[in-house]
Amino acid sequence: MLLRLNHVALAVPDLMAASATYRATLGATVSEPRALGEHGVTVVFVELNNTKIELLEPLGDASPIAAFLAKNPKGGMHHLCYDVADIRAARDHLVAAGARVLGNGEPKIGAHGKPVLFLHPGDVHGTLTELEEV
Ligand SMILES: CC[C@H](C(=O)O)C(=O)SCCNC(=O)CCNC(=O)[C@H](O)C(C)(C)COP(=O)(O)OP(=O)(O)OC[C@H]1O[C@@H](n2cnc3c(N)ncnc32)[C@H](O)[C@@H]1OP(=O)(O)O
Ligand SMILES: [Co+2]
Repeated sequence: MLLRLNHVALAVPDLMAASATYRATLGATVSEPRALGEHGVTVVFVELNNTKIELLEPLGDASPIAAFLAKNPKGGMHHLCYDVADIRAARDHLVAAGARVLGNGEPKIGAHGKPVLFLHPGDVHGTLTELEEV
C-alpha cells in the first residue's frame, strides 16, 4: 500500500528563519510560503533529489500543531507522509485494521493539491502519519 516517502514534516516556531537556514546555510531549494488556512498551518517545501522536507508553522488560533510546538518550543519532527495509489481504499483497509483516521475520515486536499488523510500517531507506534494520493 505505501508506495514511497512523499515528505518529512518538521514543525518550526519561525518559518521564515527556518526557510533562511535551509536556503542560505544548507544550500537547499526552498519554496515560497503557502498559508493553508483549512489546515491551520503555513508551509514551505525543501526540494531534495529523493524526497521533500515540509517546514510548517501554526496559522491561526486553532492550529493542530500548536500543542506540538508548546511541548517542543524549538520545533521538531512532526509527521511523515507516504504516497498511496487509492487513499479511500487505504483508509478502509487501515480502519478495518483498527487504526484511527483523524478528522471526519474524508480526505482533504493537501499542500500538493492531492487528497490527504492522517492516521493517529498512537496507531503507528508514535509517529503521526499522513497519506497522500498520487
Ligand atoms: C495537509 C496539509 C499539509 C500537507 O502535507 O499537505 C500538512 O501536512 S498539514 C499538517 C498539520 N495538520 C495535522 O497535523 C493534522 C493531523 N494532526 C492532528 O489532528 C493533531 O496534531 C493530533 C490529533 C495528531 C494531535 O493533536 P494535539 O497535539 O492537539 O492532541 P494531543 O495533545 O491530545 O495529542 C494526542 C497524542 O498524540 C501525541 N502527538 C501529538 N502530535 C504528535 C506528533 N506530531 N507526533 C507524534 N505524536 C504526537 C501527543 O503527544 C499525545 O500523545 P499521548 O501519549 O496521548 O499523550
Ligand atoms: Co504533510
